[in-house]
Amino acid sequence: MFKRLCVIGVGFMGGSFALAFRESFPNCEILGIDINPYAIDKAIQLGVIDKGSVQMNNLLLFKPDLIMLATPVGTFESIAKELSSLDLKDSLITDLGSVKGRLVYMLEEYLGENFVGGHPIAGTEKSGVENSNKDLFKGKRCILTPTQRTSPKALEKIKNMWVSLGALVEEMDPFLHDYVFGAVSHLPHAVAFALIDAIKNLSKDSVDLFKYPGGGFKDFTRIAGSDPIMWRDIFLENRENVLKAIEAFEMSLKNLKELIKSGNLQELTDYLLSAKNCREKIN
Ligand SMILES: NC(=O)C1=CN([C@@H]2O[C@H](COP(=O)(O)OP(=O)(O)OC[C@H]3O[C@@H](n4cnc5c(N)ncnc54)[C@H](O)[C@@H]3O)[C@@H](O)[C@H]2O)C=CC1
Ligand SMILES: O=C(O)C(=O)Cc1ccc(O)cc1
Repeated sequence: MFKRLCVIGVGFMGGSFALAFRESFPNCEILGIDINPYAIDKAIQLGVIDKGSVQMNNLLLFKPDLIMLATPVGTFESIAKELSSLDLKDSLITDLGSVKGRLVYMLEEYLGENFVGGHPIAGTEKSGVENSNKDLFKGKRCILTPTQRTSPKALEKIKNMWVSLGALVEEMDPFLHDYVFGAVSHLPHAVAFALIDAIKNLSKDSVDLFKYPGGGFKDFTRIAGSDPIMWRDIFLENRENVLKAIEAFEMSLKNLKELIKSGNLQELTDYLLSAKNCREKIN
């Protein structure tokens, strides 16, 4: 049973986690740490956290039994360094960052066997604590990425914690995680950002194409409204997988372009039908 939770990064995900956690562990006290004092004030106002600080070393007095790292992945290394200088041997430490791989091994190097990597596959294009949602993780996958070094006891506790928040827990190798989500999450975000860029470039002085969005355009580009800092960090941290996925996408787009150019009815229909059949298998 957890008594004291510390969330580092009181934004959309950190806030959603704090709300969900409080529902499952109603007697726990929650400390929020964030570089942005406005995020802390807002989180206290909304009842997401009990108290907050912009100082990492306030963790020491608080003595959390669980620390959740919920900042953009580009900040993980400097935060891990800071945490490693504090005596946190009685705290379990986990994260919810969108990239694992190298980051998990780096975090273990600083934080030891009580660190367990995690990634809930739940979210939206929204950011900021004001968009937090206590039901975000219910019925959603949460990938845990233990290594040989991870304490089995720590893993068990983190697993049970996510289950009690309503998540469906699955374990995966940290590097396999980055291949998988480089394809099914990071590539679609890259394509959505690029599609908006292309439509911007296709707009002319005489016509603003963004005035005429259809439902499909809106569905497809919702995720291009996501936070640029978060996605900059994800693309750079998972660079190799994201670049390979973009190349695979370029090839598929080139094939489609050739079929449209040649006007081959059968081949074009087969290409579209094959994609439609794949899409229909996703639930
Ligand atoms: N937004 C989403 O749908 C999902 C995001 N994630 C991951 O969750 C993490 C957080 O994302 P969001 O909550 O959406 O972002 P957000 O922008 O809503 O919140 C991030 C918070 O971290 C704070 N922060 C930034 N640098 C910091 C530092 N050095 N020390 C302390 N606080 C710092 C910011 O002030 C902000 O309040 C990212 O690692 C992201 O990859 C994972 C799954 C889904
Ligand atoms: O908005 C959406 O549909 C998302 O896909 C949100 C999301 C963003 C990043 C993640 O690591 C996981 C989920």
